[in-house]
Amino acid sequence: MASQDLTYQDVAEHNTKKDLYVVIHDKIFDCSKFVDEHPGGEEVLLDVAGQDATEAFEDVGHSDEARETLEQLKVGTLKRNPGDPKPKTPAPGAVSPQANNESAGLGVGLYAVVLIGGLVAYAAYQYLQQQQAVQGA
Ligand code: HEM
Repeated sequence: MASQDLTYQDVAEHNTKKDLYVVIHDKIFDCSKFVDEHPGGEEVLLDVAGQDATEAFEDVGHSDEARETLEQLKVGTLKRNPGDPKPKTPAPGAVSPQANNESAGLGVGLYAVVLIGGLVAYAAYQYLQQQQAVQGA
């Protein structure tokens, strides 16, 4: 089927089991034939029929194989109008680099704490040595 640009309103009309479109990451997929084969059951697909299913799809953590199946069901691209519901989930990969930075930040922080603790202990040791030398004299 030729790829077409549809509005959110167009997609919303395809909301029955026999005529079932969903939007995932601003692409439109015709799941009418796939609904009976979906390993996750037909109920979850009927729940998001004619709607943006990005969040539902990503929450499950579908495999690469599932994503390939998805590509075969593509019928078009969403033409977003002002006021349309926005996808709730960021594109995959958008979160992980930030998460990596955070853990790197924690690593540096711990390193600094250990280093400063060592310096303080060394200074205290030197001070005590000096005090003992003064008392001994
Ligand atoms: C519309 C395109 C979709 C395709 C092509 C698709 C495809 C698949 C495939 C191939 C699996 C098997 C496991 C895997 O390979 O990840 C699966 C499992 C599953 N799917 Fe989907 N899915 C779609 C949409 C959805 C949506 C919108 C939901 C909503 C919650 C959903 C919920 C699930 C669940 C819960 C499972 C797990 C089933 C189990 O492990 O027992 N799927 N899907």
